[in-house]
Amino acid sequence: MANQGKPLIVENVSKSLGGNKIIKNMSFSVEAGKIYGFLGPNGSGKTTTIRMIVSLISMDEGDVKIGGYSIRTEREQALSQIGAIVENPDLYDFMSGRKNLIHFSRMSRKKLAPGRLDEVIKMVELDHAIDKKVKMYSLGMKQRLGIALSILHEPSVLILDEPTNGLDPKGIRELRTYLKNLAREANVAILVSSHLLSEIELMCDRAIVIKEGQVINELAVSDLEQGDDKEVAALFGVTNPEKAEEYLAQYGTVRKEEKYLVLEGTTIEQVPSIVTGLVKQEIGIFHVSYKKSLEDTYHSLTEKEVM
Ligand SMILES: Nc1ncnc2c1ncn2[C@@H]1O[C@H](COP(=O)(O)OP(=O)(O)OP(=O)(O)O)[C@@H](O)[C@H]1O
Repeated sequence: MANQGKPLIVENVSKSLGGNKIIKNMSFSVEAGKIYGFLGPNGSGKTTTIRMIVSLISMDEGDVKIGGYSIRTEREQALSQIGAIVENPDLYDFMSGRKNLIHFSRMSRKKLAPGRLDEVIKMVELDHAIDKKVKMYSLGMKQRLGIALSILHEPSVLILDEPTNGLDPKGIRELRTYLKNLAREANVAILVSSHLLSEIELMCDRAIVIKEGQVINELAVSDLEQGDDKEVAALFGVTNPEKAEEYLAQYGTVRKEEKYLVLEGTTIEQVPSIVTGLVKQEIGIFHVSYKKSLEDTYHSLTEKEVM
C-alpha cells in the first residue's frame, strides 16, 4: 500500500463557514506510532479541521484518508479506523466504567476481539476502578475512560481535541505517559490539538503549526532541543528550588516545569557562569540542559504574515 505507515492523510482540504474560507487547502499527514501536536492560535481552524477529519462536518474540497479509506467515499470503513475525543465523551455517571465500555461497544456494532475489554482497561490503567461508578471518578480517570472508549475498536488513528483541558498536572502527566505508550506499543498515530506549547513539547514527536486555516510549518520537536547561540531555555534540576529561583531571576524569566526550573531568555554561553553562581549559593545541581523553546519558534512562525 502506497500510504503504509501514514494512517492519516489530509489532502488539500478547504472549508467555508458563514461566508468565510476558514480552512484553505490544508494538507498534512500523520505517521503510525508517532504523536503529532496540532498547534495554532485561537480561531486558526484546529477544531474545524478535526471535525472534518472525524466527519462531524463535511468539507468543501479535498479529502481525508484514514487507513487508506476516503472519508468522502468510504466513510464507514474510514471511521472504523479512527478513535476520537472531540467533545466531552457522554459517559453515564450512574454506571460503572466497565458498563459504560460494554454499552458503547454494543452501540458501535463492531464485535470486540476476545479479551479486548480487559486489555484496554489495563492499557488506560483503570483496572482498580473499572467496577466503580463513573460519578466517583476524577476528571483524569474520566478522560482515560473516554480514551478507552475511543480505542476499543483498535483504531489506527486517535484524535484528541485539547485533551489536557481541565486536568491537573498529575492528570496531564499520566495522560502524556499513557499516550506515549499507546503510540509506541499499539503503533497508533495520534493527533493532539493543544494551546499548551510546553505540553506539545513534552508529549509530541512532531508539531503541525497552523495559522488562518493553513499549515505554516511542520517541525520535529526533537530538532528544537538542539540549541544554538541564540536565546535558549535552560533547565535546572536543583536541591533548593526556592533559593535557585531567586538567584536565576537576575538572568531572565523563571518558571517551574515539573521538577525543573526553566530559565527563559538566556544564552548557552551564559550557562557555565550561572552554574558556578548556583554552586556558590550552595545549591546542589542534579540536572542542567537547554533547548530552543518551541514557544519561541511557534511565536516567530505564527507572527509572520501568511502568504
Ligand atoms: N459555524 C461557524 N460559522 C461561522 N464561522 C465559524 C463557525 N465555526 C467556526 N467558525 C470560525 O472559524 C474559525 C476557526 O474556528 P476553530 O474553532 O476551528 O478554531 P480553533 O483553532 O479550534 O480555535 P480555538 O483554539 O479557539 O478552539 C474561527 O474564526 C471561528 O470563528
